[in-house]
Amino acid sequence: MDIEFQIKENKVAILIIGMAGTGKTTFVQQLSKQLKNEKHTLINLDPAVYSLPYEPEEDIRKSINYKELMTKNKLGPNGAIMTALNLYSLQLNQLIEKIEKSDSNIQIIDTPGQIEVFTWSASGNLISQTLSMSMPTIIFYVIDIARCQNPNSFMSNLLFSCSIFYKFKLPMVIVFNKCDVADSKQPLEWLRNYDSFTEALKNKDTYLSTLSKQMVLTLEEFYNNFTVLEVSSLTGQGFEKINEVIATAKQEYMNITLVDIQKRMNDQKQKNYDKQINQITQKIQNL
Ligand SMILES: Nc1nc2c(ncn2[C@@H]2O[C@H](COP(=O)(O)OP(=O)(O)OP(=O)(O)O)[C@@H](O)[C@H]2O)c(=O)[nH]1
Repeated sequence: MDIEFQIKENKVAILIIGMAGTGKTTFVQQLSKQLKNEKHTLINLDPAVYSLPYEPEEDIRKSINYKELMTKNKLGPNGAIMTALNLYSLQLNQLIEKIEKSDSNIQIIDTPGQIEVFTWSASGNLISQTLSMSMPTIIFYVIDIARCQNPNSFMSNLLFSCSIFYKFKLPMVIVFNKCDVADSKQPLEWLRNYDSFTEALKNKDTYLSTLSKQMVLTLEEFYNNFTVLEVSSLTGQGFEKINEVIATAKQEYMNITLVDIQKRMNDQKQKNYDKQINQITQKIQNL
């Protein structure tokens, strides 16, 4: 029998992911401001952040002391963040229960700046999977557009987004942040138009440029399908379409991602069933 999910369709969880200093926290603050008429919950999953410009309703720092973890267990900064996330994963059910009971429709989740600690750890995976089995879950991948003015660094940023997309297998919105200090027109044109990207690399005849050209050709279709939001989290520019963007990503989760999650869960269930049958057969043969 297929596993049935009790997805809370009226809710959505938004994971804010991005490299250090790209503006995730400022984005969360601005998003909260823009969604002031919607019931939403702010959740901080960065155990090492010193101060936040918003008041989170749920905060990993309330239950886990990052500094104490470092000193007591002789851990480095990244090891302590990872351990804190692992410990927090043990309380995930309580968080999900709280969210499910609350009247808040949108959960905005700020993640650590040490991106790989969240994206490549078992706990990051567990957190995103648990959320996505309870309610529509989407990713906002924040990019600092000022760091994308060179085609090669733009490509390396995109490759990172691609790896995150494959890791989490959730609908993803690319956020070009800091549009008040750098123009996003050129990077957006590179993203949508292969010819303009190769044109930008015309005079850069290095190994890296050749690789970038090949990568963009391979990934053209993939990038064309991403929704891009051009914003300034500082000034609030570009947030007019935020509700529409969230609704579209949520719909993608309902139409595509949920089916995929269901299939993966049923395959896993089938594997467990086959394993049990094998174990029973083995026992019978050994009698
Ligand atoms: N000009 C400008 N600055 C911004 C914008 N968004 C964030 N910043 C600045 O960028 C710096 C980093 O912003 P944060 O929001 O702390 O970035 P973060 O990604 O949460 O940082 P970590 O969690 O430490 O990785 C701060 O000085 C912000 O004021 C923006 O849209 N425009």
